[in-house]
Amino acid sequence: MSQDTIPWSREEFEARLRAKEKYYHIHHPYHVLMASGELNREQIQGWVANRFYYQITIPRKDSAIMANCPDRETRRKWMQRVMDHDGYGDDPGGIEAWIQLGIACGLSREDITSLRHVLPGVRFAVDAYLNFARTATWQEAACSSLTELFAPTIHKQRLAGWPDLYPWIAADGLAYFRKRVTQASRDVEHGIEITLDHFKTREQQERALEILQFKLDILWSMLDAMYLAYVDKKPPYFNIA
Ligand SMILES: O=C(O)c1cc(C(=O)O)c2c(n1)C(=O)C(=O)c1cc(C(=O)O)[nH]c1-2
Repeated sequence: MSQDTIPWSREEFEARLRAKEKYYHIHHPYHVLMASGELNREQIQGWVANRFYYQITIPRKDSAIMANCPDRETRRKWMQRVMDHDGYGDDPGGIEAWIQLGIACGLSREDITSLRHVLPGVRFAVDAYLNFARTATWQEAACSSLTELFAPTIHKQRLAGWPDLYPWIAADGLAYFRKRVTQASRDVEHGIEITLDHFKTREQQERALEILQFKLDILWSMLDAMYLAYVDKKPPYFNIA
C-alpha cells in the first residue's frame, strides 16, 4: 500500500477534521468586525435577519437526515436536534430564541419572519446545505454538521463580547447563544462518532474532509454575501437605476 492509501488512525482522522477550524467563519472579515465591536446597528441587524434563514432550515435539514436513516437508535438521538430548534412542549425552541435575539437588536418579528432581508447569496448557500442533506447518505449528511465542532467557541465569544461591545442589544436577547454552547457540544459528540465509525478507508476519510469543507464554504459564502451588501454597501442590483 502506498503511503496515501493507508487509512489514518481514528485519532489522526479526527485531528484532520478538527484542523479544518482554520477555515471556520469565525475568521471571516464580517465575523472579525462583529467580534471587535465594529459593526453598526444595521450590520448586526442584517446578520441576524439573514442568519434566520439558516436557523429555520436546520430542523428541515435534520428531518431530511432522519428520513434517510433506517437506524432507529440514530434517529432517537438525532430527533433532539429538531426539537432544539422547533421547540417541544413548554420549550419555545431555538427558532423562537433567534427571533427574540432579532427583537433585542431592534428588528420586529415581522422583519425577521417575512425573510424580506434575506440576501439571494445567503438563500442559495443555505439551500445548498438542505439539498445536500436530502440527497447524500445520512452518514455524509451527519458529517456535514461537524462545523459544530467549532461553534461553542463562536457562541462563547459573542456571549463574552457583545454586552460591552453592543450595549444597545438587550442582554436577554443572547439566550440563544447560551443554549447552543451545550447543545452544540452534545450534537458534535454524536456527529463525530458517526463520522469516525463510517468513513474507514483513506478515500472515504478524504471524502469526509471534503464534505466538511463544503459546509465551511456554505458558512463563509453566507458572510461574503452579507459583507458585500452591508459593509461594501453593494447589495444585489445596487447599481441599477
Ligand atoms: O452561530 C454560529 O456561528 C453557528 C454555526 C453553526 C455551524 O457551525 O454550522 C451552527 C450554529 N451556529 C447553530 O446555532 C446551530 O444550531 C447549528 C446547527 C448546525 C448544523 O450544521 O446542524 N450548525 C449550526
